[in-house]
Amino acid sequence: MSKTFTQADVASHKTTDSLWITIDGDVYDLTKFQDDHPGGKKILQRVAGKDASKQFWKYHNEGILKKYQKLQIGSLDTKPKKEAPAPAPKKEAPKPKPAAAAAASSAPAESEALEPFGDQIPFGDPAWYQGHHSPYFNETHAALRAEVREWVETEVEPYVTEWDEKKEVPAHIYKQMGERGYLAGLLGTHYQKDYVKNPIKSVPAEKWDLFHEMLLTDELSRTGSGGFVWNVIGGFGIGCPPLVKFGKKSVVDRVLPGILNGDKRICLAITEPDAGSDVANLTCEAKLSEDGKHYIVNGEKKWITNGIWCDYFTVAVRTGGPGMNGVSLLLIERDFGGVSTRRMDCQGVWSSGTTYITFEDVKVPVENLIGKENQGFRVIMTNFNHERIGIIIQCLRFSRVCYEESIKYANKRKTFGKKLIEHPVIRLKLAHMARQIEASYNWLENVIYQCEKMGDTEAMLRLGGPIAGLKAQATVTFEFCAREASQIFGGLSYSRGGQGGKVERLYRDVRAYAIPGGSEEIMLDLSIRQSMRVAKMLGMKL
Ligand code: HEM
Repeated sequence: MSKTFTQADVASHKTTDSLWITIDGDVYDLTKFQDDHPGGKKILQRVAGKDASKQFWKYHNEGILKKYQKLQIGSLDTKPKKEAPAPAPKKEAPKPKPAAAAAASSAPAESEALEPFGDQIPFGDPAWYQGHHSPYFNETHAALRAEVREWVETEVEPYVTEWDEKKEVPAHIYKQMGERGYLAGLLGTHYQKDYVKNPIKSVPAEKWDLFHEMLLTDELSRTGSGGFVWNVIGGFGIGCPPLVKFGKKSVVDRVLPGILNGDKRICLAITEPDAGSDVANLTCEAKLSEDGKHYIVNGEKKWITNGIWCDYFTVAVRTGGPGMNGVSLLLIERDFGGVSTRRMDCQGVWSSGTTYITFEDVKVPVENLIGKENQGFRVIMTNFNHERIGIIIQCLRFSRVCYEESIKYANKRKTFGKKLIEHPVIRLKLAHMARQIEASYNWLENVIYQCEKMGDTEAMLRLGGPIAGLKAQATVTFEFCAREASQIFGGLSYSRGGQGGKVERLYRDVRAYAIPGGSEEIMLDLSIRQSMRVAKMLGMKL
């Protein structure tokens, strides 16, 4: 790839038998590719031997060149050598301290603005990426952000469309989530370093906090694919925490290393054909055997993320009478036999593997009980906060992706002699997107901070209401942004793939966020009901 060519070299390859072009000073040999080019070969032949940068950027986004890197054969001799990254814009804020001296994330007095990071498109990333002060983020967060972004931009983002269409993500990507130490930090609790071969590189395990977890999910979501995010953390992020927090030590020690290192997969199976947000009504039954050593499980679960690929299932079962006090959680292992899974075809999140599961006389050892018998509802409720926060983080980043894609496109697409961004009606759309994203994200930061400070039980009680309200806020924001982005992209977001591809896909993913984990309607109602209930307990005066 280090070959250097002159413009005259390139100009001599201007026929269909040898078709070269340059884009941004790099030379591409499109001779073999021209017949496969989705935009047609004639359009390439018209720019053969020439600089086609302007035409190229009109029709494609950044990901394409990474994906088709092998077409690049070298660079022009006139291309400036890669310089060291440009110095950050001058700002008043003092320089950040060295990593070793980084304070815990939550000490306002020590907070200093971090160096700007990313494209610096206003509202395209959270404010702390743009050199704004934050009491929550320090150098350890910045280091993690850089590490994850680099991985996502080179090994994930260019391929997510392909994976979504194929309805699966290559297994090595999940494996890398384990090898890079990411899975061990996504459990809504401290970093599980004792169970992993490779702890995360850029953050010392003892410094790990919920803001690291938040930004890891946030950066993964920049792919603009709910299917991808759910594939790698969907089942895991909700199925594994109950095991880690409430499982028997012998079971945790046996299964957790395989899961956290990315060799085995786990999911959460609560919803049934007849019980969704109405969890207390589930019917999948677990009967204790006569010798008291096993539960025999029979029943169905529906819309279970990752189920088709999973080795372990954290399953809500009925072990007692009707209602919430007869529910328990069991870790069911596929190897026990009697577990069947089939893929469900859904509107969105295609590569996440939404699954229908049947359990037929599955014999589960009693030690696989998670928490106490008939007290599973409490575990499920604790888990809901973590699940909903995950959904909120993803929705808000997806909203930003819609916004970011739109603002980039609006700056290059011209209609009626003007760039789209020059039309006030388009700026109005962008402004309405940005104000909702920023307001919701700031609420999210506050909620994460409260989770960091409160214990699980206090958080379950006092944050259940706000988190429910924020989940509704996030899904409404996401739906709004997907719609507005789609209007800005027009036809390009109606067809799949290409420049409007992310927006088209995200629009299809919206319902996968607004319905599961508590539907928008249930969330809004709960936000008031739960908050009032707790406030009353705490002495509210009405
Ligand atoms: C390295 C060179 C190129 C590669 C790898 C490439 C690849 C692609 C791909 C994958 C698509 C499908 C849509 C998408 O995924 O974005 C596409 C569409 C297209 N390309 Fe290219 N392309 C190249 C160069 C060019 C150039 C130089 C032009 C113009 C002179 C061009 C014009 C188009 C057009 C008009 C479309 C259709 C856009 C649409 O459907 O709206 N391409 N190209």
